Amino acid sequence: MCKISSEGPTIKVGVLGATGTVGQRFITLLANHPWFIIHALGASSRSAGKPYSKAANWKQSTPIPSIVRDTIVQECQPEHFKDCLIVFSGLDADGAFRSADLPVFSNAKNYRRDPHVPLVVPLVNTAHLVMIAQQQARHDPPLKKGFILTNANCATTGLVVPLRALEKAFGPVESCIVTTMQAISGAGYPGVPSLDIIDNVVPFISGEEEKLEWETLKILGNVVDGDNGLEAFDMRARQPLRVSASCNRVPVIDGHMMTVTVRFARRPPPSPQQVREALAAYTPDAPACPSAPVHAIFVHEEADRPQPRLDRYYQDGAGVSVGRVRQCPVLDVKFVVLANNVSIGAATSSIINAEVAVLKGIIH
Ligand SMILES: NC(=O)C1=CN([C@@H]2O[C@H](COP(=O)(O)OP(=O)(O)OC[C@H]3O[C@@H](n4cnc5c(N)ncnc54)[C@H](OP(=O)(O)O)[C@@H]3O)[C@@H](O)[C@H]2O)C=CC1
Ligand SMILES: N[C@@H](CC(=O)OP(=O)(O)O)C(=O)O
Repeated sequence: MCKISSEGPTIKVGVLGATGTVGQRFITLLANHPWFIIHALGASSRSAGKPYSKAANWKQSTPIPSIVRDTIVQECQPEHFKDCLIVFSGLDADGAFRSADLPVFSNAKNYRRDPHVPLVVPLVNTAHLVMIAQQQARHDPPLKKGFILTNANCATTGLVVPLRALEKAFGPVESCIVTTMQAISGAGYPGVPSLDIIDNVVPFISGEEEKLEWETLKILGNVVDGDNGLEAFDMRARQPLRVSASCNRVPVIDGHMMTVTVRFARRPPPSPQQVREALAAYTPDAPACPSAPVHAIFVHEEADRPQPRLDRYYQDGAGVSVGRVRQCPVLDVKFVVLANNVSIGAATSSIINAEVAVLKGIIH
């Protein structure tokens, strides 16, 4: 088991896709992390061999941290990361790192559907880390340290936090209709062309609606002892929850907003005031970690909040904002959610997941 030192950060970590939108957020967060120290950075062959400050088209509002300015960016190959205890990934192809027996905390979509790979939103389902031992044992050859743990799509992340809070308080949610207004940064850099997004809304994001609809079931589901051992998530048990998503790209830089309407299995359903209280009181079932928000959900009382420009840095982007909780004349209750797509929707989630894995003794 790796040790947390009170003397300062000692756990060496690497970042794949370090020059990209998510990679830059990782670097900003890791530069001052109490446990993790950046040891290796990887990007494409375009960037490899250059100092980070020359390779990255830095788009953060704080300067490039001095700890990485002169770090030479590597090709994304496991041998350059062999001394890292943790690899954070903003890269689609990160399976080779698991095969090299490295623990990978991935933002990419590729492994999310794998029944042996946990899909974890740290404010919701860190209990799913129990899957990791089985994933290691089933790998050919079996792994001692390596695994892949994915975090969710950034829009799914914002949705499942309030849904989990509602299910914890009131039992199963039966149906959910969600309409997203997603920031441009969700598409990476340079993202959507300016002539497509300025003065406009684009009512399509490839693959996004499907991800919201199935990822939600896996995240809110339970780990079950299936036919082949502890391998599957109990998606069947989630069948009563039906999710319908409509996704839109809007001219906002950071912060995915969405309107959510739910129907509860429980009749009569909770009132909007009970829903407000349950959301504000929600505490994730996770150990206390340095990067976790003190409050997972902030409930706004003002009629015109949350708003991306005002609320996306709630808890340094690690918390979720909810507002306009009200009765729905068709289903039961409707509300607005805002989550920072590059923070809790990406890098912050991976970092909290890694902190939980350290505390649970999974990293060694
Ligand atoms: N942006 C967001 O809000 C979210 C993104 N994600 C996911 O995170 C991942 C990264 O997204 P994002 O940072 O936005 O993307 P960007 O396009 O901004 O960055 C891509 C990064 O990957 C590197 N890269 C590209 N191709 C290769 C390659 N062939 N080999 C090695 N490195 C490569 C790039 O390096 P170089 O600079 O050298 O080209 C760059 O560092 C994606 O899977 C995305 O879906 C998940 C949640 C939210
Ligand atoms: N597709 C999301 C970003 C994201 O999270 O993607 P993925 O599910 O591939 O990680 C967006 O454009 O806003």
